[in-house]
Amino acid sequence: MHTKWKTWAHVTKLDPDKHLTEDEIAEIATSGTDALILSGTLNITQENMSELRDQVKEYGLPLVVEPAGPESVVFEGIDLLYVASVMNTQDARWIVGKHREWAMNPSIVWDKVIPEAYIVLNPNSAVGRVTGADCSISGQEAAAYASVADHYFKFPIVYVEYSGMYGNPEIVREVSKAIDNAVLYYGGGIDSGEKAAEMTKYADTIVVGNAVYDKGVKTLLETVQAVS
Ligand SMILES: CC(C)=CCC/C(C)=C/CC/C(C)=C/CC/C(C)=C/COP(=O)(O)OP(=O)(O)O
Ligand SMILES: O=P(O)(O)OC[C@@H](O)CO
Ligand SMILES: [Mg+2]
Repeated sequence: MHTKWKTWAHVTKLDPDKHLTEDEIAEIATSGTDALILSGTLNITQENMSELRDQVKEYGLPLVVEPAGPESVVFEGIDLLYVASVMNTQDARWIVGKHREWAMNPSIVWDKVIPEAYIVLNPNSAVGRVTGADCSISGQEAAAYASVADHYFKFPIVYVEYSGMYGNPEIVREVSKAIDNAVLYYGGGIDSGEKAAEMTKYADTIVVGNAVYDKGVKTLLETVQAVS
């Protein structure tokens, strides 16, 4: 199946470390979101990633796994594997080190792999702490990272990540202006139609995660309506 990921305007990020009931899964899968991304940073294993995949696969939505490390990579029953490299960290493990470890074994289905250039901007997020991201960079520096990711490394996705807090739309706008070819993702604190409508002005694809768990599917529906 040729997954048209470049056309997605709204995706929902589900955390294998968190629980959803069958009914919630059904409502999320039929909300109008374009795809489900199975992803998290803490306590993610092949087991809980596969369990979540089994819960959602019957709804026929495109399924993406976004692993936090080689240990949580799952290809079975998945359309695409989004693999991050964090641009604004000094710790090379999160740019290419983990990736080299992963490539030591030959089981990678490379034509399912879509690389993401992550720019992490929330210091209080698990991903910010785990990767040692420098979240104090200016909008101009974030835009410069985005330009290098797009024009030099040719990443297909640039991802502005505020996971757990609502970000600065000005910075997302500056980043969008620095990109010509990559698809721009924004994720972080989208928990209303207004926030979704604001970020969808600058990002090609918006990501809703925590709000699904904290505020429920009604809020998710609001964010879907805001981008359609
Ligand atoms: C080499 C391979 C296969 C994987 C490594 C890929 C890398 C470098 C990952 C870095 C960390 C990262 C960007 C993980 C993606 C998943 C993500 C951002 C989850 C959300 O993070 P949290 O901060 O935990 O959000 P919650 O607190 O809401 O769960
Ligand atoms: O959980 P939220 O804050 O919606 O962020 C979504 C996604 O960017 C997390 O990786
Ligand atoms: Mg998490």
